[in-house]
Amino acid sequence: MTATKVTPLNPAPEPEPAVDEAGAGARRPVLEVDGVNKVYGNGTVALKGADLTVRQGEFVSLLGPSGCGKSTLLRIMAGLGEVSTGSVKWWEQDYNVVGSKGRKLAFVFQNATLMPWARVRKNVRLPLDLEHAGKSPEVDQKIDDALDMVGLKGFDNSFPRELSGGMQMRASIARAMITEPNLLLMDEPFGALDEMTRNKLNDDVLRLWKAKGWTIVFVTHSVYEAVYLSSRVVVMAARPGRIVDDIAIDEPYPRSPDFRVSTEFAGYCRQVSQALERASAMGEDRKEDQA
Ligand SMILES: Nc1ncnc2c1ncn2[C@@H]1O[C@H](COP(=O)(O)OP(=O)(O)OP(=O)(O)O)[C@@H](O)[C@H]1O
Repeated sequence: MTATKVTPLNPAPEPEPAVDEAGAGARRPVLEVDGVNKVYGNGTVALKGADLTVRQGEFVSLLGPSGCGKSTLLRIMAGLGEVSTGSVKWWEQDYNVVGSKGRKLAFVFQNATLMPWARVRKNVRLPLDLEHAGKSPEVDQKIDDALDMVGLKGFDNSFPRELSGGMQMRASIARAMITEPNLLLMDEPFGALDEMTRNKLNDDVLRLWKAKGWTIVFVTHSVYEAVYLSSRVVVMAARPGRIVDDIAIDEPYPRSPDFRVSTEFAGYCRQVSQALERASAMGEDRKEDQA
């Protein structure tokens, strides 16, 4: 039997020029959050004066006490929530540029949010169905590639209930990948997983981040996870939600399990933990002020 050669639809995304034309060596901004305030309808001030620039190829973690506005900020970055005042730019433009070539974003939620009645393959192809991509060898190849990349080759006919929590999360990441995003927004994706699975998925995400040239903003409660993954850790405080620290994790990639047991890792974890303690204390001060 002659094998049919299929051209994959998902080669590495066409690279944007990564460096500013000014030539200063600075990477291009992918997200620019400028003076953003968010007040919910019930009067909760979820964000006050949030300023954050995320540049192409960065891996930025948002870390902070519960209720400090991490998810609110991430959802605004995804265009899923309105700002009350302030502005957000995507690739230096308004939101309407999102979705065009080289400017796609995908969101990975805390739960895998798979359709329980549909097999893995159908779950992964959902974004393509929503785009009315139809059935073709190219689409099939694209799904195969995504499943292969997340280590789920051979599980395409399983139902979500037949997969472990980590495998469900992998399917969720494959579903995000299928849209060929450049920017990936992840809201505490591994929070519900055991430590070993979480560590493994951390390595998988780092591998994909490099291979695909993604920019990632990642919400987590774990200092260790933030330090292991990130090129920058942004620390937030609550009441009102604001950014209070921005710590560069100046360690080379690829990072291996050896990094987790290194002196450098311990030093960064101490620095980030102290920043988190300061941030938590700021929220407590405000709570007492309000009492
Ligand atoms: N839809 C909403 N309506 C009203 N208040 C909200 C809404 N969503 C979030 N909040 C409030 O806004 C604040 C920030 O919430 P957010 O979920 O962004 O924080 P978080 O840092 O992600 O919290 P956690 O770490 O617990 O997930 C909290 O006080 C929360 O109760």
